[in-house]
Amino acid sequence: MQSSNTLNRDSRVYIAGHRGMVGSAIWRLLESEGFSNLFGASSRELDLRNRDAVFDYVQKVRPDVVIDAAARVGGIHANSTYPASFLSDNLQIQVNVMDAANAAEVDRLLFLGSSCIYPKFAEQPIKESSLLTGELEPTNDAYAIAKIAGIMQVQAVRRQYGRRWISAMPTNLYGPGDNFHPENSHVLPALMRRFHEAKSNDSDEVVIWGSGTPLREFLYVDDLARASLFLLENYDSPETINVGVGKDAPIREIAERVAATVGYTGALTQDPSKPDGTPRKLLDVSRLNDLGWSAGTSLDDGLRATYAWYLDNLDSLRTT
Ligand SMILES: NC(=O)C1=CN([C@@H]2O[C@H](COP(=O)(O)OP(=O)(O)OC[C@H]3O[C@@H](n4cnc5c(N)ncnc54)[C@H](OP(=O)(O)O)[C@@H]3O)[C@@H](O)[C@H]2O)C=CC1
Ligand SMILES: C[C@H]1O[C@H](OP(=O)(O)OP(=O)(O)OC[C@H]2O[C@@H](n3cnc4c(=O)[nH]c(N)nc43)[C@H](O)[C@@H]2O)[C@@H](O)[C@@H](O)C1=O
Repeated sequence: MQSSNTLNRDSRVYIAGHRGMVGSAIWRLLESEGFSNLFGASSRELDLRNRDAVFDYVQKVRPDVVIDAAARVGGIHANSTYPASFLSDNLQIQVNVMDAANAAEVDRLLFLGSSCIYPKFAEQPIKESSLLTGELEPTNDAYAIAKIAGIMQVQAVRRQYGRRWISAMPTNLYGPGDNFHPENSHVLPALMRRFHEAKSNDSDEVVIWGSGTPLREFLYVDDLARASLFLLENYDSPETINVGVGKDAPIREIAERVAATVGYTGALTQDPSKPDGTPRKLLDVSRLNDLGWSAGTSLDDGLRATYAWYLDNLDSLRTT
């Protein structure tokens, strides 16, 4: 599994999605590690659904390494409300980025998928070999199918062209740069904002979606950035690899920890009319641990850092 490494501090690295939560964390890490040839374009400058524009950009940049952290991303509500957009945008973005990278003979590429690619009732903790062994969770099946196609494209390019491309499947992520939209975001930023607003408005009740019983695992985004660099330096296999912390907790308990981080002391009420999604998706991270990498940030430290970022960026939060 060790790769003969062509990644060095002078490598030309294109990070697709470099302004998003994950892409910006990877950019920060690579910059701090001394990488001096980083490339990125915002969606305004380069819509990755525009195939010709993507080919032109990649031909111009001539990257040695591509990290695909660009996608249409959202929580359970956004995924289940806009499935056509999640399927179509993500298929287009990843096919264009990977086809352009292949045409430019890029030898190293990291594609980021998601733990939702695994079957809804996969055996826990979920091993990489569970892929395509059962039905998907309906609230994010369209997104998951796009991500599964991405894994297959990585494997197909490896087989047909011999390129050392890899894919990694992160668990649920959070951290600085997250999307704090009230409806479209993931659970941690959504609740952090709701608790903050309740505290600011002296409100004594906050509503949590669903039953509170689903189990979720959370990885701090800077840990994902470190794992991404580690994999580019140490992993070269067609098999996808899970990236997580190996621990999960019920949403209700997670909500209580977010409330404590924010300093909200009022009531927490469940809204059972909202979907729970998959009951549990704990990743088996033994493949990554066996290579010598494990996550370093505790949930409480990560929540504190995320809340500090939220307070510093209240005036410029995303609106979609
Ligand atoms: N957040 C999570 O919990 C998880 C995320 N992942 C995966 O990690 C990756 C990054 O996610 P995350 O950082 O959270 O998402 P964000 O929404 O924070 O960032 C997504 C990025 O994709 C870019 N993008 C979206 N659409 C287009 C487009 N049409 N053209 C160009 N750029 C586009 C955005 O660009 P711009 O900002 O310029 O508009 C943005 O930088 C994704 O592949 C996601 O599936 C995997 C597991 C969990
Ligand atoms: C990363 C992953 O993210 C999505 O899947 P998910 O894990 O279900 O993500 P979520 O963060 O939105 O919800 C987690 C749990 O939390 C509960 N919950 C409570 N209160 C709020 C709340 O206020 N907002 C949200 N979003 N959820 C809430 C919610 O009901 C659910 O039980 C995928 O669509 C897919 O995109 C994907 O890959």
